[in-house]
Amino acid sequence: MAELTVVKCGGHTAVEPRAVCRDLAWLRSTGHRVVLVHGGSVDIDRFADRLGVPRRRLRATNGTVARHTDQAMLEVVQLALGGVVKPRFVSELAKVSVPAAGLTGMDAGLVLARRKAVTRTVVDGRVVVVRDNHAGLIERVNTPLLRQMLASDVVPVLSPPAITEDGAAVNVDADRMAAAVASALSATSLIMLTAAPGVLRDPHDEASVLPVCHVDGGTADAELAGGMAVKVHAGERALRTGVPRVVVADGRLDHPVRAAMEGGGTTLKRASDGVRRHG
Ligand SMILES: Nc1ncnc2c1ncn2[C@@H]1O[C@H](COP(=O)(O)OP(=O)(O)O)[C@@H](O)[C@H]1O
Ligand SMILES: CC(=O)N[C@@H](CCC(=O)OP(=O)(O)O)C(=O)O
Repeated sequence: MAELTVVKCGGHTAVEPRAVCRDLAWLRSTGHRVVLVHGGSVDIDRFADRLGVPRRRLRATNGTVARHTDQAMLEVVQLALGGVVKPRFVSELAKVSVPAAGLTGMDAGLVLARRKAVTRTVVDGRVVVVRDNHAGLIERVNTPLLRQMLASDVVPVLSPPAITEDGAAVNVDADRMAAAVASALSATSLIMLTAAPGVLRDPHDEASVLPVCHVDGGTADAELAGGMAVKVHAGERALRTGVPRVVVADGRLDHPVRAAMEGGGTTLKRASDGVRRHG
């Protein structure tokens, strides 16, 4: 069976869809089947500002910060990811003769999620309950459609939102979606492109990129902040659920996918595997 690579592309403006798509064409020419999962938090922010939809953050009791996806923001997420970012990737793939189909996790129930009914957030030191947050956790990926697309030589271009059992849109993190898709399809590699050279030991020092980062539950070889903490946890989950190779790599390069496939960026390893191997 041909190798199957899931590439996740973040929304930072320094990550060029054209360069990513050119490399996906190259990857296919080497015999890989390819799935692209994209986020686009920067575009969501930009659209929210343009439409005058307030951007709010939820700060969990453990200090993590996430988008508050109220009804108006959910519409912005759908508009930005489904209406702007996704067509951009489909268009760039078409330009390099790669047939692609853009779908959100809602289409054909591709990514099922459970909405968190209440979210606890810290405001001015007090815990407040929020009930209008349309965000949740991925439960299942519906693989038959993805397999059919791959068998027809079509590249699925996927993104949030996901869908609940009763048909409601729910915002989910794109890194977690990529990890869930990679494990559901038993992908051979998950490449997570972002606007950093990989996982940095020190987030403020681009020269401190780790060739290998060992992860174990909440701990890693590096200081992880913000989006990188989510990315590494998603990557760890992919490893745990059978994806043999997970790489966090620089999406800003001329050949971002190729560089990652050829050893660039940071390969994530489960700490327990390291102990078994070296112990
Ligand atoms: N240890 C780290 N190594 C690399 N980047 C880090 C680290 N800690 C925090 N970051 C930040 O996390 C960002 C990646 O997360 P995020 O912005 O959510 O990416 P994306 O939109 O590509 O999913 C990097 O651009 C960087 O600013
Ligand atoms: C629940 C949640 O946080 N969803 C994300 C979805 C987009 C995303 O993940 O985009 P990046 O890959 O660019 O970060 C959000 O609303 O920003």
